[in-house]
Amino acid sequence: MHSLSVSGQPSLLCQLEWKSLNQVPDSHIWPPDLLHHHPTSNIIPPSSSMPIIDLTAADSVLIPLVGRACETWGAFQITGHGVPLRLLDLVEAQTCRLFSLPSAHKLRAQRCPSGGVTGYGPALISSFFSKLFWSEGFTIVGSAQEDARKLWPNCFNDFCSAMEEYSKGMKDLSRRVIVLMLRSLGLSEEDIDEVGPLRGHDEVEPVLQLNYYPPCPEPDRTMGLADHTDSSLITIIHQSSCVTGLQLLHHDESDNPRPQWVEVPPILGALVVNVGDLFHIISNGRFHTVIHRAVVDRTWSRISVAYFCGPLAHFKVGPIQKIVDPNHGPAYPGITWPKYLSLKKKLHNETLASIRLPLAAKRQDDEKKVL
Ligand SMILES: C=C1C[C@]23C[C@@]1(O)CC[C@H]2[C@@]12CCC[C@@](C)(C(=O)O1)[C@H]2[C@@H]3C(=O)O
Ligand SMILES: O=C(O)CCC(=O)C(=O)O
Ligand SMILES: [Fe+2]
Repeated sequence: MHSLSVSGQPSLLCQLEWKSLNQVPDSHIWPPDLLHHHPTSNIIPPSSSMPIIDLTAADSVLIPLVGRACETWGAFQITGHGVPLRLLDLVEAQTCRLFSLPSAHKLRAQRCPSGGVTGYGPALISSFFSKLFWSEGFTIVGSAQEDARKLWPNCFNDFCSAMEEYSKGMKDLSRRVIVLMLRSLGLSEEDIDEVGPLRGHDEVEPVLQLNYYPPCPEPDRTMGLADHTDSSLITIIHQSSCVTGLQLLHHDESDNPRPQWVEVPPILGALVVNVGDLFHIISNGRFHTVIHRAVVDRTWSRISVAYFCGPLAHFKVGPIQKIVDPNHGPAYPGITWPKYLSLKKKLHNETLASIRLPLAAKRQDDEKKVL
């Protein structure tokens, strides 16, 4: 069923017709050591399920809640966010419409194999794995027009206008959430205008990742989207309301020393916020960039739409000086989003560690040794 590409990876050109399969092909069977790369059981201690924050509360209530969620979970769900259910349904319906197209149509908008980002294809991180994901993706950077035209030459407008309206809603919402996060780090409104990562935010090209996870006859032997952190400042995810799939790796501070995978329960109308690598950097390591993955279901397909909020391309993101402890110094250097993404393409989950700076105290010791 699969041909092999030059890299030895099964080629996407032979896209799976998921429905025709009653068994998972070898190309999609993940060896247990990769599947269980972190301890797996989905035990969710009721005392520590991920925070759900209602954004209709006053900022004075929200700021500590958001800060605590970012420090302990690196993720939270938001309700009362003001994005109408109608828009969430619309974007989900258009995403469904895209992935329901015959494979040959979808492949007309295939992501350019030589390093392209936009278009149809497996999630970019799939290149780090020898096995394929049980999913399909579609990445939109900026406008979806060019690719949508390839999919529906005569009727691409509905898709584009839904994605545009959704991106606009997400841009406003991400600004609100990021301000709450920065306030929780002790920054004032004025500090945020001066040093915050949102300067020029209106000009930032929106990045949307549409994900489709078909039903799978052997869900325990395959992977929808393998564990990763997002590179963004934050990611806002809308997931289908009836099917679970998104899981976070959570380190429960209190009793359990081992991290556990925790399901993110779909809540009608709620959105999931993930802290991304760049916010971890800004917060000098205080906010947790959350490792997450998507598993698949035997009976139900699932859709998710992720909005990646990042800074302007030329803007260097580094630990905010005001919150850096002078005794320890910054934990990371300043870096632009494009530079970070290019490192991430090479190093995947090792990217943050690769740029982490030694502690200032240790640096001084080392310098003394050299002298
Ligand atoms: C802005 C981006 C974040 C992303 C890489 C990208 O250039 C466009 C796609 C994004 C995505 C979506 C699925 C998961 C992810 C890890 C991937 O493979 O592609 C993220 C990337 C990321 O956050 O690093
Ligand atoms: O499908 C999901 O819920 C997760 C999607 C995701 O992590 C991503 O697109 O980066
Ligand atoms: Fe993600």
